Amino acid sequence: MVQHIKVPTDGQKITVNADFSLNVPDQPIIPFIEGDGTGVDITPVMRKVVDAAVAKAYGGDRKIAWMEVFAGEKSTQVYGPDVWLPPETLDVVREYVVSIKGPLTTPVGGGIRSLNVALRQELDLYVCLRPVRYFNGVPSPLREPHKTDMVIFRENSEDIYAGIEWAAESPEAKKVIDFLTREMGVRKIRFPDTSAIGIKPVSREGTERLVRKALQYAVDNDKPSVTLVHKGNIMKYTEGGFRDWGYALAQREFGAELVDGGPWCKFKNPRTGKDIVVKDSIADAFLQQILLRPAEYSVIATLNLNGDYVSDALAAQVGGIGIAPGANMSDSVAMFEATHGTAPKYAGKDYVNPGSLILSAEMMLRHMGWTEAADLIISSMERAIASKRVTYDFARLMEGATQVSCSGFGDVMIENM
Ligand SMILES: NC(=O)C1=CN([C@@H]2O[C@H](COP(=O)(O)OP(=O)(O)OC[C@H]3O[C@@H](n4cnc5c(N)ncnc54)[C@H](OP(=O)(O)O)[C@@H]3O)[C@@H](O)[C@H]2O)C=CC1
Ligand SMILES: O=C(O)CCC(=O)C(=O)O
Ligand SMILES: [Mg+2]
Repeated sequence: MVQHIKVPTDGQKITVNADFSLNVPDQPIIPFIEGDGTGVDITPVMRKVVDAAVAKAYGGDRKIAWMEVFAGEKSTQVYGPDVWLPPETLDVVREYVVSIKGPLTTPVGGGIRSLNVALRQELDLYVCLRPVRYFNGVPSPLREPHKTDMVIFRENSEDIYAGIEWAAESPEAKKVIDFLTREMGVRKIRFPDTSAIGIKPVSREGTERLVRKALQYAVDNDKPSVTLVHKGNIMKYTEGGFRDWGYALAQREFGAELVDGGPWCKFKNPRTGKDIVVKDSIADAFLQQILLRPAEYSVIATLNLNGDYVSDALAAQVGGIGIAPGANMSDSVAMFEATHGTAPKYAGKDYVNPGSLILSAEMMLRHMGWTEAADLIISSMERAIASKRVTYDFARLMEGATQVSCSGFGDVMIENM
């Protein structure tokens, strides 16, 4: 029984088989969260573009039955002032298997913890998948932006995002600091009386399931390398563990062999016979290398915080966060979402680029096996950009562009289907 969610009567559930493949009916019910801030602008445009692509691709034989579910500010309006993430939203997203969400606001410092992180953790959506590719004509700060073609596998369930931290001078922080100094022999907390304390859990199991997905993706998509990005020189057991467990998994499960004594290793892609190199890079060096030598990187596997930084940085290289898509996935449940946030200064102005959420929906259609509709979204995005009728973020950097609104860009895409 659902309280405030209206289940469409003209749709059916997507179900999952034992091997995690999907059974997708012709009218699947897809839960969506509108999102805070610019969610109110981009989510309706995404739905309109997706509906148009599906109608065009399947001539009315297939149709999405959208089902609104609530989180964030809208949830507090529907369920009551303190209900930011109602249990029925989690239940429905789990039960209906494939969903999509707009961005949700997280206050800095105090206030509620991130609802985005809560959704990932509650549903154990341990892979944050963020492909980064260049669309011809998009203004970029790089001379050769087409050389940036990477797919980020960001660990989504642990690291400092676990939210284990205590405010400076709180009884809890004092207790932890006392324990560390008295029982663990820690002498290196520079200002123990005024330190806030955070804990960063990184596990072998969490690392292995993420790295396994990244390696399998490289096999399935004929990619030349997987790079483990970490800061293991400083955080030896957490980020260093990520690197070591990742290499060990590549050797144990994919038959990788050491290159020149290691730690790099490589294995033959069983589908193509080509080499897949498994390498690693320390995160700070990696951030300069992706600018200077992006062509050397393909699939990236990294921890939660590094993945957050790297995904915005790579998005900027190919023209900005306005067209950076993503997905949060477990083995069975997938929730698609843009990489960017709620951009509150633009909220409700029909102004921002809806491209990130539309391309997240494109990933969703492909995940459902609706490749014809997904292909239409990509080709219409390419044509819309080539026509130079684009939102402010591209228009301000593109010569001869005509600026259109958020909904206007959706309409340009639909005209180009
Ligand atoms: N998954 C999620 O739901 C996420 C939520 N957040 C949350 O969003 C809130 C705001 O975060 P903030 O750090 O400002 O980051 P945002 O990603 O919301 O915005 C940063 C800048 O990115 C650009 N931008 C964002 N969205 C678009 C778009 N659709 N089209 C074009 N440009 C865009 C704008 O640049 P310019 O000013 O140059 O125009 C904007 O000022 C925070 O509460 C944060 O926690 C953040 C990231 C992800
Ligand atoms: O949860 C948030 O508010 C921010 C999340 C974020 O930046 C991301 O997932 O990329
Ligand atoms: Mg981020």
